[in-house]
Amino acid sequence: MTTTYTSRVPDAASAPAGVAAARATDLSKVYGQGETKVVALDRVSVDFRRAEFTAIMGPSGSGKSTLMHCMAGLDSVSSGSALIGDTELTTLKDKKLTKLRRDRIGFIFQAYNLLPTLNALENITLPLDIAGRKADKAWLDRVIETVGLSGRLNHRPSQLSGGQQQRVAVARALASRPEIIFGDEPTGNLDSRAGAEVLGFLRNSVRELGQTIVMVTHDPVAASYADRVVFLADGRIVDDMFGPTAESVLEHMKSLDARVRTS
Ligand SMILES: Nc1ncnc2c1ncn2[C@@H]1O[C@H](COP(=O)(O)OP(=O)(O)OP(=O)(O)O)[C@@H](O)[C@H]1O
Repeated sequence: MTTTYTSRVPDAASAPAGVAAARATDLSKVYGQGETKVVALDRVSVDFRRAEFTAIMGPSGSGKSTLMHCMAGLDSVSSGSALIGDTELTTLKDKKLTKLRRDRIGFIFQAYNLLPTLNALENITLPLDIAGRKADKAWLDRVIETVGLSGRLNHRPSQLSGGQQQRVAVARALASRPEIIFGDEPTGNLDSRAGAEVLGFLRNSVRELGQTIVMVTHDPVAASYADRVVFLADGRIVDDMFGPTAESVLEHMKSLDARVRTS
């Protein structure tokens, strides 16, 4: 069963329950042409609801990263629609797309992408500083507390463990209260204990702060932290699982791999 926490989304307080933070409709992405043509996404339609944690899974090459990149305005689409809130990305010019990514979307990648000369706090507030926005102090304190970094704010990245560095990256993504955070294998570089910690913080940010998160992962354990898992195969959505466990996701992945091998 899925639980929504819409009333706790600060910037979406007036949004009706279950409303989509992002929506793909008949979204297709084709790379190359002729013999090199690859249909990476084949008329994908999916909603990512507010205050929900969604994992995207599927065999290698199934289109997970392409879907994330198209929905986050990092890649163009071939046809169909990609909405963030009610903003259509596919018709936005570069400048507006850059602004939308900066102001409304948070990103967490496998590589933490922290600046080595800045301390943890400076890294967390950097996107806000670049955008010329002031940090909301109460919110920032809550984010820092949620990700458990209060005692590490003056440390530089080199003085932090991998898990702590990724927690800085999580706090950085949360600091501006984006409408949605996209994560691409955010725990791919971490050992299982640090990975579990970061995933726990991501889940807390959904539960306690009302954040919306969409995460691409290969790892059934990581996916089990999500409220919902969307499965892709050959550029299409083939399954949608609510309340996943590591075991149920693993079983599903095995049957998908078998389907892909025999098709
Ligand atoms: N820039 C590109 N040019 C041509 N083909 C591409 C490009 N990017 C991705 N593809 C192809 O599109 C398909 C989907 O790729 P994508 O990276 O989205 O899959 P994925 O599910 O994220 O894979 P993985 O789990 O291996 O990271 C693959 O067949 C891939 O080879």
